[in-house]
Amino acid sequence: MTDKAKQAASSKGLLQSEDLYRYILETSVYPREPEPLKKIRDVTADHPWAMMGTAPDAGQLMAMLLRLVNAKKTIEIGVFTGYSLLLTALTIPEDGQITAIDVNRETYEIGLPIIKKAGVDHKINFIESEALSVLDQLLKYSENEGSFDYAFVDADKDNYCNYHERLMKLLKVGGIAVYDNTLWGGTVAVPEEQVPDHFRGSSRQAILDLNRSLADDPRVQLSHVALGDGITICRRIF
Ligand SMILES: C[S@@+](CC[C@H](N)C(=O)[O-])C[C@H]1O[C@@H](n2cnc3c(N)ncnc32)[C@H](O)[C@@H]1O
Ligand SMILES: O=c1cc(-c2ccc(O)c(O)c2)oc2c(O)c(O)ccc12
Repeated sequence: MTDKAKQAASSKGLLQSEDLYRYILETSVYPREPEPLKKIRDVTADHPWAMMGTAPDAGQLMAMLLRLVNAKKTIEIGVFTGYSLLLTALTIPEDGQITAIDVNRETYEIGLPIIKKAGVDHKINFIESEALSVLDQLLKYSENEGSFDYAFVDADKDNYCNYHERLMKLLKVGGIAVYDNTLWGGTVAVPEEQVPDHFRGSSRQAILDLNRSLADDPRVQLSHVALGDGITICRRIF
């Protein structure tokens, strides 16, 4: 995605109205955003991939979901500089634990000083690895099955369906998985030939495949929300 396209996309959100998106952020999101999260957003803003950071309005809903399920044991796939990881760590209880997975430790270390200063780094087990092998490793121990309260998936889109199959075993019944980017800049609703170049490719197809697969999955209750770049909330029902 080119920087110009990202900038244009991020300034309006899926609402495609800068004024409405700014109203939500300035009225309800920024005034309540914890200072450490503001700091992570600031240090991330200058990063070339800043667009990948979790949108603060989506983050606000995710924090609500964490509280609603009383999440204590969670998974994060795709950390980047740590915005969603920090919001999770600030939300779960003192003895809560997050298994946070990313192939890139370097970007995590951009946010880590802020996470440490917020006093929540003890809740985080950061694993520098491809996520799929970590999930398979977790499943080798029966005590991990059905033991996680919440998972946030925001990494390589091509693996989302593979992550879902593992998370359906790792999450407790009643546990929640949240998938990011499930509207892929709105292009999931655009005929392939009209999709702008920077949205084309395997990630978009993987999101289309995931959306179809989740819609057909009887194991989950589903809510597909037009927030940020689209997030899909799945609650395991059996
Ligand atoms: C969109 S960013 C995550 C944004 C993050 N949730 C936040 O709030 O800022 C995606 C991240 O997934 C990581 N990633 C990509 N492929 C991965 C894989 N196969 N396993 C683990 N992490 C991966 C990338 O290194 C990148 O940091
Ligand atoms: O342009 C993007 C690209 C990606 C992305 C693609 C392949 C990967 O392997 C990966 O880890 C991330 O993720 C995004 C994202 O998550 C956003 O929220 C906004 C934009 C993007």
